[in-house]
Amino acid sequence: MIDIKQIYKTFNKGKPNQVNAVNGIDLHIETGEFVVIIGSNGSGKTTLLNLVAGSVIPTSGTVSIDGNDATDLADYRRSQWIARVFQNPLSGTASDLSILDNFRLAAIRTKPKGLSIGVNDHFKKDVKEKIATLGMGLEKKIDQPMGTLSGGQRQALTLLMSIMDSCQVLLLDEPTAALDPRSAEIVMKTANKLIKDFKLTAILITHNLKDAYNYGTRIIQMSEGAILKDIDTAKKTTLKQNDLFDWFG
Ligand SMILES: Nc1ncnc2c1ncn2[C@@H]1O[C@H](COP(=O)(O)OP(=O)(O)OP(=O)(O)O)[C@@H](O)[C@H]1O
Repeated sequence: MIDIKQIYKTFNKGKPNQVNAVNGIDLHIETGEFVVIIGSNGSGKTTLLNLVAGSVIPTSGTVSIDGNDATDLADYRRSQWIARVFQNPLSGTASDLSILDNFRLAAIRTKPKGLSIGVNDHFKKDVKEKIATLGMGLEKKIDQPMGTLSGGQRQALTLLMSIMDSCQVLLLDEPTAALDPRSAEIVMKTANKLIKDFKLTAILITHNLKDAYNYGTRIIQMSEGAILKDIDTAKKTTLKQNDLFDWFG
């Protein structure tokens, strides 16, 4: 569960280039909700996600995650609850390491320093089984360096790795923007399945209105740092795909 109260973020405050990126947003997201955020360039979507992740600290307002006040917690302290997938498939994985070693690192992401997980047969089997659920045949390549895979393959694995170490919140910042349509579909379907299977609270930022229509339980449209529209599950069922295009008309 994510609870955001009266959050503001102003960059370069008091300077000629001041930007009010997020302007007094109140947002409550229940556990298991999958919120899709759309909006024009510069409307504050990524800043809002950064405020949840802790990579940006608010000018004022509060963020709490599962009842814990996270407002002043640095991003690495929030990683016990939050996993994040970015647009660039290269950012979530280590190219030179094998798929298996990447999963090993992911499994200890939030564990105390110095802890390591040996690549025993049980761990290997578990990783193979998880990867097989993608239906991409990558479970046969777990000793191959991550750098030899395509962007779509890496992004699908990044998603799986992001939830290896128990997390409750998944933040997806345009995860398919750099992918071809087929890879993008695999990544979106994988995300959707993981969010459902693990009852994750999820936020997806996308410019793909088809994805915004097809995925998620709620759609939010942002404009000028504020929430312009908030369409819940009930309202979403009556929404037509063209309505979304009309919002940008
Ligand atoms: N670190 C920063 N310093 C100064 N200004 C920033 C910073 N980060 C974002 N901004 C500004 O805040 C505003 C909102 O940016 P943000 O990236 O949140 O928008 P967005 O809706 O995610 O846009 P896009 O769809 O283009 O990714 C923009 O005017 C942007 O230039």
